[in-house]
Amino acid sequence: MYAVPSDSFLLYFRDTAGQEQFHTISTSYFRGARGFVLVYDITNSDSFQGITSWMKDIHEKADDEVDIVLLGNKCDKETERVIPKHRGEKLAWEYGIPFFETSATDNINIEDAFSVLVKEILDKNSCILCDLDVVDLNESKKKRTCCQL
Ligand SMILES: Nc1nc2c(ncn2[C@@H]2O[C@H](COP(=O)(O)OP(=O)(O)OP(=O)(O)O)[C@@H](O)[C@H]2O)c(=O)[nH]1
Repeated sequence: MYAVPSDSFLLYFRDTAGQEQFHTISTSYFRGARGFVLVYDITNSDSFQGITSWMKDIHEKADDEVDIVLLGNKCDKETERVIPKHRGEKLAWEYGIPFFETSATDNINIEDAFSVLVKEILDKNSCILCDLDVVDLNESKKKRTCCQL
């Protein structure tokens, strides 16, 4: 059993894990998600082109008002870069979403990118925990309300 501390919350991240190659991503994958991390590879122009299609999918299939962040990953591979940083910035600007160049390998901007996304989600969903039943091990079961956040 895992008891969630009363001042914390759980985040679930799901990776498409290559399913997109087989067109097996269902609408249910999008529904209920509060945010999306769209990642392209700065050394792979196909992955950059794919972002437009992902954005379309999100707008068609996800709930309204989801938060999205765009990442240009593998920025450690500067010599193999084919997508200039300004193209990522421009695309993100057009969509009105935050943009970071990241390196998962070198741990560049990963924490900042996820922090920005989570903050936006929490700012938008200030009542995100309203209906959660929280078990306080020191007290009897009680229901939290917005003003207790
Ligand atoms: N140099 C470098 N390599 C990376 C970086 N991120 C991922 N890789 C490498 O890129 C390859 C693919 O990484 P994955 O995380 O499997 O990429 P993915 O797009 O999630 O793949 P699927 O889950 O199969 O869709 C692996 O060999 C990683 O080690 C990065 O920031 N820099």
